[in-house]
Amino acid sequence: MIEFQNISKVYQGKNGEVQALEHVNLKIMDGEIYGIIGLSGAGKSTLLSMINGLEYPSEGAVLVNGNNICGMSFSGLQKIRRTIGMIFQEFNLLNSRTVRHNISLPLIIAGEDKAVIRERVDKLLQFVGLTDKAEQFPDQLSGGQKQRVGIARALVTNPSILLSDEATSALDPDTMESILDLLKRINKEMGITIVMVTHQIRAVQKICNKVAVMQSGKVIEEGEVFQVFSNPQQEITRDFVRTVVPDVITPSVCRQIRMESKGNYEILRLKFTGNNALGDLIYQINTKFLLKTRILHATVTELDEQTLGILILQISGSPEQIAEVEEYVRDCGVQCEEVKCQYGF
Ligand SMILES: Nc1ncnc2c1ncn2[C@@H]1O[C@H](COP(=O)(O)OP(=O)(O)OP(=O)(O)O)[C@@H](O)[C@H]1O
Repeated sequence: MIEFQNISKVYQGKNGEVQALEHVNLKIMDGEIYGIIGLSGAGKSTLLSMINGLEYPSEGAVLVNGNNICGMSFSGLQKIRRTIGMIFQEFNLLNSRTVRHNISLPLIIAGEDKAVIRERVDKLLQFVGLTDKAEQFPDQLSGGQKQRVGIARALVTNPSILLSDEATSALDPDTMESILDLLKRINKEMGITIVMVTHQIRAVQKICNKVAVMQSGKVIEEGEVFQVFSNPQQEITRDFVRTVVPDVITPSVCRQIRMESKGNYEILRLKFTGNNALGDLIYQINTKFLLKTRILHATVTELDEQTLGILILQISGSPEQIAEVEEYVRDCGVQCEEVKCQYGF
């Protein structure tokens, strides 16, 4: 387990003190893929770097499997660091060395036997799909291939934790997806805990189980990915989530409603989980209440192996009838809220 206990960090900047982190408390359990998301300058990288002692807090403690990183001797820290791999946005490879040499480096430094290194590197080359590139140089590889080398190098010491600092941020969308798939495999097949700093909500959506949202050095929202995505509490979280799970109606639909709608109506946003809720619920609303419903928006998203559905309905009828529908929907265990057309209403 990784535990941040009341972490604060103040840097001495050129123009005075910079409060990079403020009273951060987080627990990351073994086996999780934990996403830390936030805008630039939120404090994500500073927090991540404390796990392997690249940065130290000004206040608070960082515990890795019960060991306090802050009060540790150099040799103690070296021992812990061997159990933690790290990958970066810029890959940080040695361009003058082959792929094989780059991956071998941590073991060469540790004085490992040559035959052991060869066997381990061959296995990892196969795992990341680069067996045929072993004797090439980083400059001869694509961005995605370079990141695979970085990943293999991070895994070569058999770590139990992998830290990822914006590892997919410099990659095109397809390559990002394939690197995320690889990280998921590493977590599943090797049981490695992954802590992933990113500003890409897609990366969190695709592979994380838990997420912390950071703003101005503070964790402003935290929890299971499914919970946070299905019911975001903070504006910045809503903005992030909306880009991958849209939950608003488009301007053209708004215009259409305004032009066509007569009489009383409400627009309701329904959020549901599970595969069967959608069809049955609309059927029930239509037959039970004899109201006119119109679907304005619908999405179904897979999150951490669970389904989140969002449906925006226009319901025409008297205020009392609509209130009954809302009550019925909530009784069915579906989140329901009234929404306004944001554009011109
Ligand atoms: N070595 C340093 N000296 C002074 N200030 C620093 C230093 N490192 C980081 N900071 C400041 O601390 C704050 C948090 O930086 P950090 O890099 O942790 O944020 P981040 O969320 O990872 O941002 P980004 O996504 O841009 O990397 C920023 O205001 C940054 O300018």
